[in-house]
Amino acid sequence: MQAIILAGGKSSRMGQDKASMILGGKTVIQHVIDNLFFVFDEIFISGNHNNYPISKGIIKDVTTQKGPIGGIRSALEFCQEDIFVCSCDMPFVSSDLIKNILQKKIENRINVVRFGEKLYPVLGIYPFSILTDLKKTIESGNLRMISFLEQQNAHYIDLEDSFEHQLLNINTPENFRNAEIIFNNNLYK
Ligand SMILES: Nc1nc2c(ncn2[C@@H]2O[C@H](COP(=O)(O)OP(=O)(O)OP(=O)(O)O)[C@@H](O)[C@H]2O)c(=O)[nH]1
Repeated sequence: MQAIILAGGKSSRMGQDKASMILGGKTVIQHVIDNLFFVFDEIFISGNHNNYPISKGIIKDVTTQKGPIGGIRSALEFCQEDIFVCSCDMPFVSSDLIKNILQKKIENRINVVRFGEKLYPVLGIYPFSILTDLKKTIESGNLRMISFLEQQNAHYIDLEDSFEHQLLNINTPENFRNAEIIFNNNLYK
């Protein structure tokens, strides 16, 4: 399985590139890279920006402007195997959380995190076997991750309450201020 960081988004809610914002002395995406390297030997970044902090292993989108679902499609096509996906805006996802997902996964199903009622479509495992369906869905114009998860009968991995802070997505300036509080008070550990 290959590890993919989805990082081709527009950051429109943040108003600036959220992956490059500095949190605790390093960029948000660098936190994600460092955390994934605890578990995976190799990491790829999916997206079309030109400021990623790695020079190799960048997977350009096959079709741009399709959102996260387009990034996942491009990564599956490139890797030709199952992928572990994490969003570039989740700096607190720990190796324990990743291992939890890997341990609870069901083979040949999409496995994504659920916390309470909330789904995290950009944190989990996407098997190579879904690629044909994924392409058809994108071609049909339905880019909603949640409807694709339903269509594919995805397996939802429920996490313990202790992981709550690790699931913070930094989408807005307010999310970023929360992230600083979580970081400065070590609440993510
Ligand atoms: N490769 C790739 N990744 C994407 C694309 N759109 C979004 N992503 C990534 O998918 C994850 C979830 O994206 P969102 O937070 O929903 O969207 P966003 O565009 O980053 O942010 P907003 O513009 O505020 O909605 C983030 O890690 C994004 O970088 C895309 O077109 N291609």
